[in-house]
Amino acid sequence: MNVTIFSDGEQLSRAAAEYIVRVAQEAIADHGRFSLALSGGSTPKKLYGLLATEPYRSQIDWSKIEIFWSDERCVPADDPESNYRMANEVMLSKLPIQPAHIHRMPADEADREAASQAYTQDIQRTIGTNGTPRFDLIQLGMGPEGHTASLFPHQASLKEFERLIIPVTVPKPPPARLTFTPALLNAANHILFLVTGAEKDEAVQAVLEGPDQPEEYPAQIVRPTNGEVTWMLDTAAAGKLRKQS
Ligand SMILES: O=C1O[C@H](COP(=O)(O)O)[C@@H](O)[C@H](O)[C@H]1O
Repeated sequence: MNVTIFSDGEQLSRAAAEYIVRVAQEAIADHGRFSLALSGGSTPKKLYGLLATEPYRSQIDWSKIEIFWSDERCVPADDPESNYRMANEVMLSKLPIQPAHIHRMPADEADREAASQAYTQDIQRTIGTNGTPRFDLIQLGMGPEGHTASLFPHQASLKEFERLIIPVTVPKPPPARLTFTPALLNAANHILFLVTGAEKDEAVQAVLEGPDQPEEYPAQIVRPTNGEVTWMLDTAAAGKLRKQS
């Protein structure tokens, strides 16, 4: 696991953009495509904006990218709470990506089980497998209580190692969501956690330096079988870490 601490959100976002450019170039050189799952929340907004501008924009072949989301709130695409809406506004609408390569999670459909299955099949078709797809990169955030994607403490979703995407009801509004499960997260080639803010310092310390308690701190469940995990933190989020380098 790699952990890097940055002086502020700007430095962190620039490092994250450089990291994504590198992983994208490697994936495209290796298998002709870059599969990327985005998160929601506020932390990645700066990063997404940077990716749509120079010097990052021209370093990625956007015709080879396939964009998904690791979780989504069950709201329409134009709702202010929509993870898709945020990424679309600050990044996707500004880039030359074919609409067919932007795979919005259909979380606003009435049948959430069917929507989860349909999205699973969309990922399998796109990445080209009947089994568990291996994303090139899943970018994640973490909440102050240690949730990641929409996997929250003490929920049954933490024990879901069969299905890849499931509907969940979570304690943070809006409660109805779809989320990647540990099974899908842990098949990834690269995981990038972006975490900022002092309100997350205790969870950061517990996840990175504490005992194994994924039921308490779901971010701890993210341990790819054959992939690399990178954490990028700002100094506030890293404030309670005993090891500061
Ligand atoms: O609800 C969510 O929260 C997490 C963390 O968001 P942040 O605003 O604290 O950065 C996010 O990663 C997840 O995708 C989102 O649905």
